[in-house]
Amino acid sequence: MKTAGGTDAAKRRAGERAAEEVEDGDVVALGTGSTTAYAIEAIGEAVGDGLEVQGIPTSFQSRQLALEVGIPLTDLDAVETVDLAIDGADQVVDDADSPAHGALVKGGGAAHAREKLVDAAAERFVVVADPTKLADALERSVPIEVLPDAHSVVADRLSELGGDPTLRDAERKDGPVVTDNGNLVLDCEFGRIDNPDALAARLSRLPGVVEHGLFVDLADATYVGLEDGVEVREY
Ligand SMILES: O=C(CO)[C@H](O)[C@H](O)COP(=O)(O)O
Repeated sequence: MKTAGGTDAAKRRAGERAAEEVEDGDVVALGTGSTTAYAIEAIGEAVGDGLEVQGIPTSFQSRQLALEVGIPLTDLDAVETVDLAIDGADQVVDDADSPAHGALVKGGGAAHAREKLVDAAAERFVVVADPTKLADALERSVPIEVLPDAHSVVADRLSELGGDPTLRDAERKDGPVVTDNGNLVLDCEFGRIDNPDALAARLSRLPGVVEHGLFVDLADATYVGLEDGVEVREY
């Protein structure tokens, strides 16, 4: 399994704790990444023990894993309610005094467009993270999914906004990463983002941007996995 920093034990604790929230009959959004994978595996085990749930995957990766562990799948347009979303993050604002408390950068796995759609639709959105993801403010580069034809125009607009965009390269393929939606990803450095809400609004207004990885006012809680337990932040 691909991991993106943090210890596996901490990620496992966070994922397994979040999976305990799933109740019989729930529709659950299944996020993407190495931490959420532990939640998906735990939900799969519970399904094996008789729990009845339906999962909505947010990526090819989470769909494959859900199928592997036996979680019945459905689609966003086939359900009336999404009860719970469980998803990882690349960075989480952990300063309770900050107006951005609980804001996230997501998209390390380039799945943030579907993740935002499904996480935002859920009655409750729980982030699963290890302590390396916590920060006083968002400073990670922001993944921005763009239509292929738009990448150079959007890159110019991002530079005008003070950003430093880089087209994300694929690791075992020549050329760029292509998302599950057939688009490209610009990773844009903005330095310290003190007002993610304002930046999110500006990014959303750029023609050619499909979705960006700033998740503001969406998470209801973060479960922080530690070596020996889980800390819960409710927002
Ligand atoms: O946003 C994501 C994918 O688009 C992931 O949730 C995020 O990158 C965290 O991944 P991990 O749990 O492997 O650190």
